[in-house]
Amino acid sequence: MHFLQFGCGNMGGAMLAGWLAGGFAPESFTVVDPYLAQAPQGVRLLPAAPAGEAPADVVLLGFKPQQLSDAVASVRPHVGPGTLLLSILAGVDMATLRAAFPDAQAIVRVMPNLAAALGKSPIALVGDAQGDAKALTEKLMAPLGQAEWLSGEDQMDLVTALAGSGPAFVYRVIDALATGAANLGLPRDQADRLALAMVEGAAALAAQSPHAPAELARRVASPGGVTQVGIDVLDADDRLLRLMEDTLRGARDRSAEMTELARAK
Ligand SMILES: NC(=O)C1=CN([C@@H]2O[C@H](COP(=O)(O)OP(=O)(O)OC[C@H]3O[C@@H](n4cnc5c(N)ncnc54)[C@H](OP(=O)(O)O)[C@@H]3O)[C@@H](O)[C@H]2O)C=CC1
Ligand SMILES: O=C(O)[C@@H]1CCC=N1
Repeated sequence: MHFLQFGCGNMGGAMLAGWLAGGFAPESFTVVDPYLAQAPQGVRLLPAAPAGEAPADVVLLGFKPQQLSDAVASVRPHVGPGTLLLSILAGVDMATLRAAFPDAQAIVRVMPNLAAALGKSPIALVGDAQGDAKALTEKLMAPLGQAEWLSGEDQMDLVTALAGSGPAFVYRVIDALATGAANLGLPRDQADRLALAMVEGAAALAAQSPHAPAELARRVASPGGVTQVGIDVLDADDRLLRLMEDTLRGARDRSAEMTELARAK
């Protein structure tokens, strides 16, 4: 397999780390990135697309969505009738990708997050891959986390907000818990450590529990005890739910807006 990856910053780098940790041979990968100073050992790193090479088996678009129009001319020669094109570009839809890369055998939009480096990313997939291309997509996603095909591309904006942006929201929640505890009197470094360890343990427990998170919360809250008073604050006027819905709505709508901008280019 010849895998050509355009863009190896935060997200592309996390995916490459996940593939290498998952046992894919580094020699299979060529990374094109004008910014990256060093690639993982064994991976070929180029500052610009190579000239005169046959189309790759797999091409990953890993640069920023706004960089697509500048990148198309250098990527296109590497996308042929046997190429599976994977795109992690938020807010760039299948129609835009197909118009830019008409020769691709199959195109799949992939929405991961940075936990791909640890094999713990949710990964949403949507595209026109069938048969071998679909199987290859799934094989490539397996070491990065839990992949699922969406029933339609119309879900991608919301899934981008939930699965792609989601870690940022959770990091802000961890930070807010620690800041709140520090404001209430705990030493800041201790508040940071305790908040992070608490979230790590709570997520790990929820991931392996047969019970839904809402039920787990109920089990933590002893009747007449400490936790319920905090939960009541979160629930007053549906405060937490409305905050989360507004957060996801804003991110989703920006993804939809970016889709329109990319179409118009
Ligand atoms: N960050 C995240 O958590 C997630 C990001 N995504 C998607 O991943 C993509 C990358 O995001 P992110 O990793 O944060 O961005 P980064 O800016 O960290 O990485 C993009 C890299 O691509 C390079 N690049 C720019 N143009 C080209 C080109 N023509 N050919 C090859 N490489 C190029 C950039 O170089 P230079 O800096 O010189 O421009 C940079 O090193 C985006 O499309 C985003 O929507 C999806 C899910 C989650
Ligand atoms: O913020 C962004 O646009 C990208 C997409 C999801 C996460 N990061």
